[in-house]
Amino acid sequence: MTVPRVLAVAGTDPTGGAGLQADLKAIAAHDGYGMGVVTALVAQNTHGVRSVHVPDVAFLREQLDAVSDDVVIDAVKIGMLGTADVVRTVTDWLREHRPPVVVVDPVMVATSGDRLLDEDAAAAMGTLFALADLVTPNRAELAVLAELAGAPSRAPLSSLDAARLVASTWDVLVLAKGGHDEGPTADDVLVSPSGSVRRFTAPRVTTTNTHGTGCSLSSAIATLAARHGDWELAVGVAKPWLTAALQGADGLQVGSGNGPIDHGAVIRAALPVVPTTDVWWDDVGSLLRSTIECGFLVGLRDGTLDADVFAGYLAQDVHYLRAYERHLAGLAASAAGGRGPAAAGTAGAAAAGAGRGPAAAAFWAAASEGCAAEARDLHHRRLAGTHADDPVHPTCAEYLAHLQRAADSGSAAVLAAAVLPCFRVYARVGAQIGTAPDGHPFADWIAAYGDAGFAASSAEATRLVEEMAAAATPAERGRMARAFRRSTEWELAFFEMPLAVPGAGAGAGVIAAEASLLR
Ligand SMILES: Nc1ncnc2c1ncn2[C@@H]1O[C@H](COP(=O)(O)OP(=O)(O)OP(=O)(O)O)[C@@H](O)[C@H]1O
Ligand SMILES: Cc1ncc(CO)c(N)n1
Repeated sequence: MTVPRVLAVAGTDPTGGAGLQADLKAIAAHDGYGMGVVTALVAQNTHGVRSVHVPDVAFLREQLDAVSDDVVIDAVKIGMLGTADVVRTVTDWLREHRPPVVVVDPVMVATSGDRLLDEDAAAAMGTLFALADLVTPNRAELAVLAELAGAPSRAPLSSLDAARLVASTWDVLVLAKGGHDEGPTADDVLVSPSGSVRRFTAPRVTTTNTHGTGCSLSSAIATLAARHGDWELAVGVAKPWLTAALQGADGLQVGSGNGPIDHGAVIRAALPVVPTTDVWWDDVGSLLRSTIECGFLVGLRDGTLDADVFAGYLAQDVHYLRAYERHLAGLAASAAGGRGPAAAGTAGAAAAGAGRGPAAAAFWAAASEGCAAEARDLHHRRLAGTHADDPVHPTCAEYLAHLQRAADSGSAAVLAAAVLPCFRVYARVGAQIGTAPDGHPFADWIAAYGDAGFAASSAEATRLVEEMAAAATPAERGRMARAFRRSTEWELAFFEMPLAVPGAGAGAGVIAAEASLLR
């Protein structure tokens, strides 16, 4: 089944709730390929229409031809037409290029009450209806169309009779919409030219945010009719989708008048929630591969690494862990509500209390103590004096300077994101190396990082950072993302450092990128 190619011929709404913009969203929401030809440029928002500019109809025809000369159109939805000239231009084009599905939403008045169709244009609509499969008037539009079809204006017909008259006059299906009726349900009635009726009912949603319901419904129906080849199915599927979009409308914060419906409500509910920290982790995928494949870790895993090179690495790691331990203690203090990086500012993640509290504080404190123990036990035992007095290598110094900048940023969330790669990269490397066989020269180091407890710590640190990211402002979340990425780059540079040719400048790329970190 191919994706239906659906053309909307409509006016615009720069606030995206109605008109062509809504049409394209409704088409996309039903897995159609949306196209758009503009009949009128409308300066409008959720409060109403300010002005309408109708471009020359010759240009409208050029737009229509540009599409039909090139693209097979499976369905067309026609919305706001504005003037009689526009109605005639679209009708002429449609006569030559009629796609299998034609839906006309006879837009006459906006939700706000503003007129969107000239009086004489309404009179020209009949010829267009004769080329349509389905017309979707609301109550007021139905009354105008019934009059156009010859109904006496003195004694108005019932909606059903009006719909029957319109349907038989132009040999077209009529969906008489009941959005403006009252009562607990919002019912739309599908009437055929022969007078048969099917009612589509939905609970009435209590909301003033109904901008664009008509446009969206007709575009959804056009797309679904192109896919399923059946009008009852198309309306039957579109109607609950529209109800869900209305139910989501109050959750959108677009404008202060009659706001738009939420075209994405149904799709969003079906989308998996991707944790922010997973997005960051995927982003550093190639860095992780380079890390796992770097000569130092390959030698460590297969046991061929020079023991002195390893001792040199551990000497740097002791320098690193001493500072890292302090930063973890800082996070513990800030999570407990004391003086820490977050105490400096009250905005974003810190203010929301995410990633804080006694449990978070206890976690960071335990991690800090674990670091101190690590530095003492494993490293001191291994160093055995040979590299005990090694000065801090520039790569180590730069990584630590990066962590210090994160600590000085005033945001505990940024610092937490900056320390996270040390957990995650090591846990990943530990899992990748697996268990060392008996007698492996680096078995103790491998056991420490492959340990299930360390993996659990990494998961808990990730969970806390995720909480902080969720509560952060977008700007702060961006600083967290950059802090995380830079630290992951420094992790790679740190593993490359022991085998790097002196002066080759391991981590130079990271240093260059560093400048953008806390912007
Ligand atoms: N409050 C509501 N709750 C549920 N459904 C509604 C509500 N308001 C409108 N609808 C539905 O929305 C669709 C559009 O109907 P409506 O009669 O409002 O058309 P319209 O006036 O052309 O729309 P627009 O406001 O975009 O001009 C119909 O399916 C209608 O039943
Ligand atoms: C362009 C356009 N079409 C239709 C409507 C009806 O809501 C609107 N407000 N604007």
